[in-house]
Amino acid sequence: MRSAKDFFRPLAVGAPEPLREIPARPSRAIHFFDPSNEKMAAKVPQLVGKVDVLLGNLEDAVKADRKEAARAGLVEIAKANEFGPTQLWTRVNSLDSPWVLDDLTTLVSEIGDKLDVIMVPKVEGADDIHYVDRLLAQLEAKAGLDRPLLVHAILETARGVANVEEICGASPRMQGLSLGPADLAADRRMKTTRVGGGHPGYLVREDPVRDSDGSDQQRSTYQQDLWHYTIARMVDACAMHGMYPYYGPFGDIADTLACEDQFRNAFLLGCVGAWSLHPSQIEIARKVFSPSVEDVAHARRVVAAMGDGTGAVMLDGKMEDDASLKQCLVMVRLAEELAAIDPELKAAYAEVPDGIDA
Ligand SMILES: CC(=O)SCCNC(=O)CCNC(=O)[C@H](O)C(C)(C)COP(=O)(O)OP(=O)(O)OC[C@H]1O[C@@H](n2cnc3c(N)ncnc32)[C@H](O)[C@@H]1OP(=O)(O)O
Ligand SMILES: O=CC(=O)O
Ligand SMILES: [Mg+2]
Repeated sequence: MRSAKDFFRPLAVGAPEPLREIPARPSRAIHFFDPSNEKMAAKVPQLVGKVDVLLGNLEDAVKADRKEAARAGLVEIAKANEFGPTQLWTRVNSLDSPWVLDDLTTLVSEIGDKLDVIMVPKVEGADDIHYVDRLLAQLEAKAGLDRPLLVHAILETARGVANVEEICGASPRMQGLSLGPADLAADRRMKTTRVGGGHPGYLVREDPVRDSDGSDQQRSTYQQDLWHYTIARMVDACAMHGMYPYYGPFGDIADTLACEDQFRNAFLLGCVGAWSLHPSQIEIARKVFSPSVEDVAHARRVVAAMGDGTGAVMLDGKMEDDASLKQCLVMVRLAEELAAIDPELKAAYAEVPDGIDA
């Protein structure tokens, strides 16, 4: 076991110092593209500045005989473009695959200065993160990088979910977690074949109600969220470790309404973003993971009304106090972070009073 004092020492001579805090960079949509797919790759330059994160995917959804082309394609795209406010992430192949070692060595040495976060799939425990942590330190030292790459783990096995807290605490590099509902459903032997989203069979039904003539009334049913438990665990583990939780993929590209609902549930529970698999999902994520102008306006009013931040006040018939002020500050701070990179939101949020200075 490493001593707490060693935790922030580089794991290789010459590697950059680990960060003490993970920067809160907006990442409402993590947009997946296959760098070996010419049509998708051609769209990357147009997406710079329009999406918070571009992710060159090397794992599932890339055919086995295209793995090397995808890796080389990502290197080419990273070298040919400047990404401005958009972050560049990659999802490497799983740690037991024949490709991951070359993924990591090639990407860190060729484009380590352009990459922000490395997403690692199918993480099962702290040992997986320790392996990646040390290897990245060695590669960063060799490449002469001056800032550490961050690591994002996909929660997509039962063992990964069971070990979620130790995964989050395994390295100062840990930036976030995403839910991987497809692999997780398979690993848990859940009986859904959908990539994320709900299922009409997973429901609760209201109690029987009998009419005066003794006949049964139609009983309403309410569909439940298959992913509530896992997302809630993920959110707690991330909050406890200063990291960011994300909903993952929503595979029914045509069902934009249900996608928006799933993303919003995640947002309300504490997630900061979701994956977009198709360009049509970028706008959904951008909308859902940005607080509404009304919510920001309300939050600012509470901040203003709370003065030094202690005590209790009545606002619009509701009690506000030290705790609800903290809830409102979450909203106000997120609005500030988003306004710093999104001119449209900056203008929209500017129209409501800023209670922080009041
Ligand atoms: C469970 C998991 O692991 S999820 C994560 C892994 N999966 C992925 O990354 C999937 C990524 N997305 C895709 O592969 C594709 O979007 C698909 C297969 C879902 C749909 O692709 P298509 O049938 O080509 O969609 P569609 O015809 O609507 O595409 C419209 C245009 O957008 C492009 N496009 C589609 N998806 C993307 C994307 N993710 N990024 C950039 N461009 C895209 C298409 O190439 C097409 O371009 P064109 O107008 O020049 O012909
Ligand atoms: O990788 C994502 C998943 O749902 O599986
Ligand atoms: Mg997966």
